Order: sequence, then structure tokens, then C-alpha cells
Amino acid sequence: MTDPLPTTETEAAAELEALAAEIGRHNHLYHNDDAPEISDAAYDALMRRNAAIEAAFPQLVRADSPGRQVGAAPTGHLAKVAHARPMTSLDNAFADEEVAEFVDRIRRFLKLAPDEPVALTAEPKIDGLSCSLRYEDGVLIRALTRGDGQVGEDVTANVLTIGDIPRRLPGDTPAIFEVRGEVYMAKADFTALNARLAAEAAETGKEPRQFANPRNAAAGSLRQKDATVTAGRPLRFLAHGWGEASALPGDTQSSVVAALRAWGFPAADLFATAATVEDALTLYRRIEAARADLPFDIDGVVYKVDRLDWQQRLGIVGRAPRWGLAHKFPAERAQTSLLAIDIQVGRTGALTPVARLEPVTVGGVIVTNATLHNFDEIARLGVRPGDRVLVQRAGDVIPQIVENLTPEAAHPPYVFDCTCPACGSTADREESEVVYRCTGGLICPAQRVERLSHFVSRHAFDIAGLGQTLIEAFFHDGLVAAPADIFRLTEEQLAARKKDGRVWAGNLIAAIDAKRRVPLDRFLFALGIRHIGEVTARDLARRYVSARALGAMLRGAVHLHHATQPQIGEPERKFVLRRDRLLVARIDTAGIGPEVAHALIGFAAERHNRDAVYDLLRQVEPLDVVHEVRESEVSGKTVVFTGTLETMSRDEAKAQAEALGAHVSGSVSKKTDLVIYGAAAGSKLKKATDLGVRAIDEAAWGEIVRAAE
Ligand SMILES: NC(=O)c1ccc[n+]([C@@H]2O[C@H](COP(=O)([O-])OP(=O)(O)OC[C@H]3O[C@@H](n4cnc5c(N)ncnc54)[C@H](O)[C@@H]3O)[C@@H](O)[C@H]2O)c1
Ligand SMILES: [Zn+2]
Repeated sequence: MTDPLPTTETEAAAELEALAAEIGRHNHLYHNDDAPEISDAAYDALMRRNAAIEAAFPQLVRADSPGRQVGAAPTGHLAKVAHARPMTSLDNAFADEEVAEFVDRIRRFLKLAPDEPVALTAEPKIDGLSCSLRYEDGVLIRALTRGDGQVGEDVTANVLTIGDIPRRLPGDTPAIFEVRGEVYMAKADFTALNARLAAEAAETGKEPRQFANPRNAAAGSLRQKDATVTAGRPLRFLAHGWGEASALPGDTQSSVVAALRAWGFPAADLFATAATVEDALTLYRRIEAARADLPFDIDGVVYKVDRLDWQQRLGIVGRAPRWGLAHKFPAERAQTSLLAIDIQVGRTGALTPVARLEPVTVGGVIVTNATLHNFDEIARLGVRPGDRVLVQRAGDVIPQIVENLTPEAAHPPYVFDCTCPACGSTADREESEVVYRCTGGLICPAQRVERLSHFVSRHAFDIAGLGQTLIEAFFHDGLVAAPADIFRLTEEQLAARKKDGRVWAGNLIAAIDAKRRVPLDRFLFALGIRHIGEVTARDLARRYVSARALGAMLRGAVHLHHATQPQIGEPERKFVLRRDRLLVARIDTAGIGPEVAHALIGFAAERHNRDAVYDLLRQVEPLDVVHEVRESEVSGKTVVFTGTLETMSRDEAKAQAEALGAHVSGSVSKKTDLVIYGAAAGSKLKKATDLGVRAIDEAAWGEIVRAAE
């Protein structure tokens, strides 16, 4: 967990509340709908976060804390029946040390000597759903799902269709005995079932029902109202415990499991006992190594205290027994083939490469694509379509490629052609960045809504009554695709959208018309060019004064840009742009900086963008910047700033002087009228003194400025 814990009670209580709601929602999706939205690892991370906050703020533990609950209360169509003994969950461990702590806790609880051995059983943790089978006088009379641990769903009819489950126990068995275990679906059966469902759907022309993983398939198949559906599903059963029992056929976990086997229940082949923590961990690794070859999905190893008298004393705390622990496996990995690399375009134009994979089950979920983060990652992994790759799902829901398993040069290298797949514009990146962005901001379908919303926003065109929601609606209805379209909207079009919409339409058109003349800086800012925020837009506007002058400069720059591009071909060509110092130098003045220069040229070099701007210029007129000059004692004079100014930047000082009608020069000569010096002023100040030029400090300059206000 990387996020720091909340520091105040208020924050902690708020987060616990949010977690309870979120985890509750996922419990419902997982346990009742068999349709989880997040991975188990992501779910476990939420639970751990909840537990960590509860440990830091024990007074805030909620009555409905997810840490106290088992599963989810059943809500479906099946009859709800109370359990004779609660069906619990298990505490989780992820690291080896946690297993040692588990045994230490048991020793402390039972007040055992430190060297007293605590024998544990170890067995795979099957990814299915638990089920309790009640036998009375050796006959199966009821089967219940776990539900919320107190109340389960009656699935007796369904369970009778499962071949692994005996209907009747042989010979002399206790009068009452509840066998508990997992109903699961084998991996191969799961794949076949999904294929069958797809084929059936294709025949009837319906949308196929596909299960995300074997666990969901098992749960969805068992919890059917119509047991004949269950009968057609390849469900299996593994016994691992018991509930109410009038007598027990042994005094250890292992001897009871052996009896269950003798009665005809399948139990895990990899079941074993361990005398020490080290032995338990050895079993864990053995089971982990066997994992991929097991016919069913498992997500960890379950340890239980072998002695039943100790289990009895240890009892249950909250949602789980003190005598059991689920030691989960780390993120699962799997091999598959990289079919293709696609590029997704985000709402702000960022391009993300996505790996299309041959479907593979990783950690119980079918994975068909993985993120590659960015193009550097593709280079780092050296992956090419056709390669075998190692895929992993970690705490994150999005799977990732961790390694390329195909030797060098087996397939042609992946080449990114630096164009946006959504609009065909050039994609560019800055030297300091790894992310490529589409430069077709105004025309790129992936970015349009975002750009249009920006265009009408408060600091841009600021059109009264035209916000994001309306712009989105106009876009979806095909009324507005580019900024210029806003100015082509008609009252008739708008009025037709609302009942009695005349007045509204009239007002909106008037508000739009009122913005047909806007200050140049707003116009520039509204275009949504990267790095051109409000301040930079204002700087650019001040420097170029008119749209015409700015346009002329850009035309020149773009012409030069195209002329300096080597002829088509290698991808590098397209970003020569950002290395072209000469070009950038043309606009990299007045503190505008190379990043802004690159962004501007990149934008202007794109024909679609130019067309969109010309189209807009037929509708609106950007107003020239009028430099207001105030009369002051320095009007018409030449001033020089030197040294380090304390209260303002050099740029601001220069702007101040210009606003007062002064000319700012960089060097001191006989023509200089005034030198303003800051700290550590050197040769210029000396020269001024030598030439007899008047020199004042920053504070005195401040007085001149204030006097002119
Ligand atoms: N992805 C999601 O949205 C989501 C939501 C809820 C739960 N989950 C998953 O379910 C887990 C929580 O469910 P849970 O309460 O069932 O806990 P759990 O799955 O971590 O462990 C308890 C269960 O393990 C099962 N089990 C399997 N093999 C066993 C064995 N050999 N011995 C004893 N029990 C065995 C039993 O059914 C028992 O109830 C989470 O950790 C997460 O993995 C995921
Ligand atoms: Zn694009």
C-alpha cells in the first residue's frame, strides 16, 4: 500500500465509509451477480487498505465493516436458509512472515511453549464457491451456498446433478454431518462451456453469455433456479471441511479429511501436513509449482491447525477462524502471443499503445489485452507482433506484459509511424516526455468533445449558457463538430431541441454572437494548443499584437519546418521538428520558451488544424492587443535594468517600463537615460556611474511606477 494512511479521524472515517460502500458493491457483484468488475488482487488491496485504517483508528471500525463480513447476503430467486453453523471466510496472508506470525499468534493464544510444535495441514485453495452439504442418517437432505455466512441459498436440487457428490454415505456415519467444500469448474470444462454458449448463441442470433473465469462459471451454473440448467454444466466438488456434526470421525483435520475421502468425497490430492512453518512454506512452494498443471484454478494455499481440540479452543473471530489461514499466491503470470499493437487515443490526445493478446487465463481471468504504457516500453520489452510474451496481473486490474520470450529478430520490429490512428494527424512528443500526443486537437474525433468544451469555457470564449453538457449534446447530435460550427448554429435548430425553446434559443444565439469579437489571447487560449495556457496566450498576444502578425510568423515557421524535413520515410523525420533549434529560435523569444514554440509549430504544421482555424476566422475576429501607455516621468526615455531584482522578474520589469512608455535596452550607453539596479549589479552600474547616467534602486523604480497609476 503506497498511499499514506489518513491522519485525522474525519479523513479516516470518510475513507472507511467510502471503502465500506465500494467493497459492499464489489461483494454483491461477485457473490450475487457472478460478474466482478475488478480483479481479486484489486479487491484484496481494498480490503487491506480498510484493515490498515481500522488498525490505526480502532475506535472508527464500523458496524458494517467489510472486515467483519462474509460474502454477501443472498438476494436472488433461490430460497434462503439459515446455516446450522456459520460458514466463515479465511484470513489472508501474502508474505512468508505472515505465516510465521499466524503460528506465533496461535502459540500465544493457546499459551504453548515456544518450542511446542504446531502441526498444520496445507492444501490448495480452490477457486470455486463454498457449499455445505447436510447429511442426516447418511442421506443428503440439503445443500446451501455460503451466502453471508449466516444465511445461504438452497441449491439442493442443483447439487444433486453433480456427480462428485454422493447422495448417500456408506455404512456407519454420524446421524448428522455437514460436509463443506468447493463447487468448482475445471479449466478445460470452463473453456468448453464458454465455447458451447457462444455456439448456441450464434445459432439463435442472441448475445452470448460468457463467463469471465471458472469461478464465476461455477457460481453461475450452481445458482440456477432451473436445476436442469445446472445438470448441463460440468460442475465438480472438493471437500475441505465440515459444519454441524453429531460426531467426528477423527481428532485431527487430516484424519477427518481422510474419513471424508473414505465416504466417497473427493479431497485435494496435494493435501499434506507440516510440522513446522518451514515445512508449511515448502508445501506452499510445491503447490505453487504445480499450479499451472492442476486441472482447476487455485489462488493460494490454506493452512489449518491439525489438532481439532486446538481448533475448538481457538474458535472464530469475526469472519474467520483463528485456526486457518489462506496464503495467497502473488500475481499470476501466463504465456501467450502478442497478436497486434493497437493505439488508443485519450480525450486529451495522449496515445497509449495496447497489446492485443491471444486470450489466456491469468489468475482466473481471461486476458485479451494488456497495456504497454508508452512507446518506450515497447522498445524496452522489444516486443513485436507475433512474439510470445509473459503476461501478469498484479494489484492492478489492467494486465501487463513483463517479458518478451521470443528471441531477437524473429519477427519484423514494431514501427510506430507517428500518426494518430483516430484522425491521421502527426503525433509528436517533447524531449522530456515519453508520451506521444496527437497534434490534430481541433479535428481529432477522440479529442473533439474535450476541445470543444475547452473552447467555450470561462477563460476561453466564455459563451454564456453554453457549457460542457450542451456542447456534448450538440456534438452527439451532429450540430457541432468544430469550433466554427458553434457560430453557424441557427435559432431554428436550437429552438427545435426544447419545448417552448424560442426564448432560450434566442438568448443562446445572442450570447454566441456577442463573442464574434474576442481578445486575441482568449482566441489563442481557446484553441487548446498544448502548453498554451492563459498566461502564455497573453504573452504571445502581447508580443505579436495581431492575429495577422502571429499568422504570418507561423506561416513562415511552418514553411521552414516543411523545407527542413528530409524526404518522407523513417519515423524520426516527423519529430525533427522538435530538434530544429533554428526554427524554434524564431519564436523562442520574449520568454516564450522552446516548448511553447514546438507546440505552436506542431499545431500549425498540421493542415487540418490550419483549416479549422481559417474556418473559425471566417466567423470570429480576434481583437488586436492595444498596449496602453501611461504618461510617466520615463515616457520616451531609454532605461536599463541590471542586477537581481527582488520584487519582480526581469520580464515584468520590462513590461512595466514599456507600459510607462519607456524603451528598454540591454546595455548602457550615452543614450541611456536611467539605470535601475538590483542586488549584485556589476559592470553596467559602474559604466552608468562613469557616464554620469542616473541610477536608481528597485524601490525608487517602484515609486515611479506607482506615481503613474
Ligand atoms: N473481484 C471482486 O470484485 C471480488 C469481490 C469479492 C470477493 N472477491 C474474492 O473473494 C475473496 C474473498 O472471498 P472469501 O470470503 O470467499 O474469501 P477467500 O476466498 O479468500 O477464502 C475463504 C474461502 O476459501 C474457500 N476455500 C477454498 N479452498 C479451501 C480449502 N482448502 N479450505 C478451506 N477453504 C477453502 C472456502 O470457500 C472459503 O469460504 C477475495 O479475497 C477475492 O479474492 C473478489
Ligand atoms: Zn488524432
